[in-house]
Amino acid sequence: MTTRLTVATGAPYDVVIGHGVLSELRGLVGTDARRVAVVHSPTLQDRAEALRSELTELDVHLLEVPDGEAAKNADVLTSCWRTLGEAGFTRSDVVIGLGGGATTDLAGFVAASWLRGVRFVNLPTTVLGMVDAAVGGKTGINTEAGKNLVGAFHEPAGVLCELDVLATLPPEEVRSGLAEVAKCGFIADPTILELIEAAPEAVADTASPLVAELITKGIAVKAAVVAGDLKETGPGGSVGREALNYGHTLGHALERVNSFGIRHGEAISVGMVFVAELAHRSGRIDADLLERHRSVLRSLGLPTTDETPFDTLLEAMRLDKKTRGTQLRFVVLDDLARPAVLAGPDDDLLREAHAALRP
Ligand SMILES: NC(=O)c1ccc[n+]([C@@H]2O[C@H](COP(=O)([O-])OP(=O)(O)OC[C@H]3O[C@@H](n4cnc5c(N)ncnc54)[C@H](O)[C@@H]3O)[C@@H](O)[C@H]2O)c1
Ligand SMILES: O=C(O)C(=O)C[C@@H](O)[C@H](O)[C@H](O)COP(=O)(O)O
Ligand SMILES: [Zn+2]
Repeated sequence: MTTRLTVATGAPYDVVIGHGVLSELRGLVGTDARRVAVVHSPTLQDRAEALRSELTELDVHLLEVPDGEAAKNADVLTSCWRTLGEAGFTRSDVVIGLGGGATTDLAGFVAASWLRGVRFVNLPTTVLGMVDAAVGGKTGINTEAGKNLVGAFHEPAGVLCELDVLATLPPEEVRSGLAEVAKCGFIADPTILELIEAAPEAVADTASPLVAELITKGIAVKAAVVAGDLKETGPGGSVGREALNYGHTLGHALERVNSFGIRHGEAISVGMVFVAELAHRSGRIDADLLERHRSVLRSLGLPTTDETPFDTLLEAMRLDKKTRGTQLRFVVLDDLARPAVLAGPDDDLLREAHAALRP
């Protein structure tokens, strides 16, 4: 079965989820293109080669970039620009991102920055990429100072989630992606949490209809949030797109202090327990909802504890994109599926919430 969800922004596009969906790639590339750059990680080399058969009559350039987070830096970006320049990429040519979220974040930024923006198409190959990174137009790279600090909003022309590719995804990467799915459950769609709670072991089988359903539900949440607030401006004082940053203030700091040696979903899992502690300690959510965070995330095999010295994390959190001036801002819940922003909490409250994460 193929599912098609539309991301209803100013330039609407579809996210197609199913088996055999790459047959739509040629149509998405469009008729004006002569050249296509496939930005891919080394693990996806065979699949990148295989795309040539979908892109006949086009000049296809395979741009292999380092695996995972090592792709999201200025040196790799520069090398991609060099290749596009040498190959003569024009404004009618197309960039394709094939890989996990790190690869599609980089590929999207290559597309956003080349000639001030060319068409791009995302072919995510991880659960996390499908459910989150490939959808919504946030593209970018890391700097020494932190995660995703340089980037642009640049929406794809379409996203094809070929479920067959998940067969080779290691279990720990599946779990990492499910952290973002659980996030969607907490901030917007509790039926996601109910599905996980009913069969936590079954979610390890990426060929199962359950995983397809969870991916689809996660994408539906992301698409709806992004459609309401593409550039994260919080229209009418609403939480808007920042809701998708649930767990990310501490999560990104953990990634940074671990030199990006921790998976994104694992860091976000710990970050969600942290903000649940913050919300509970400031009287917003009850003990049951706090405990539900720990139980859902643990049942997925995700980490919920942390022993990093708090001051190191506090320093790293100051460069979060939600910070305004010196005021840290956290996405919390007022209740299940009711995200809100907690602005400028006391350092003592933050310290106590973090202390509650000790194993
Ligand atoms: N732009 C956004 O809105 C957004 C949203 C969420 C996360 N992100 C970013 O996404 C990144 C995390 O993405 P990720 O979890 O996909 O990590 P990743 O891109 O690092 O991929 C994880 C690992 O899986 C491997 N892999 C990918 N597809 C595979 C497959 N089909 N079979 C076998 N191995 C495969 C990769 O080579 C890599 O080693 C982070 O940089 C995060 O900041 C961005
Ligand atoms: O799409 C969004 O908006 C998100 O916040 C989704 C996050 O899961 C994702 O990790 C995103 O890259 C974080 O964005 P950032 O602006 O905090 O870098
Ligand atoms: Zn994320």
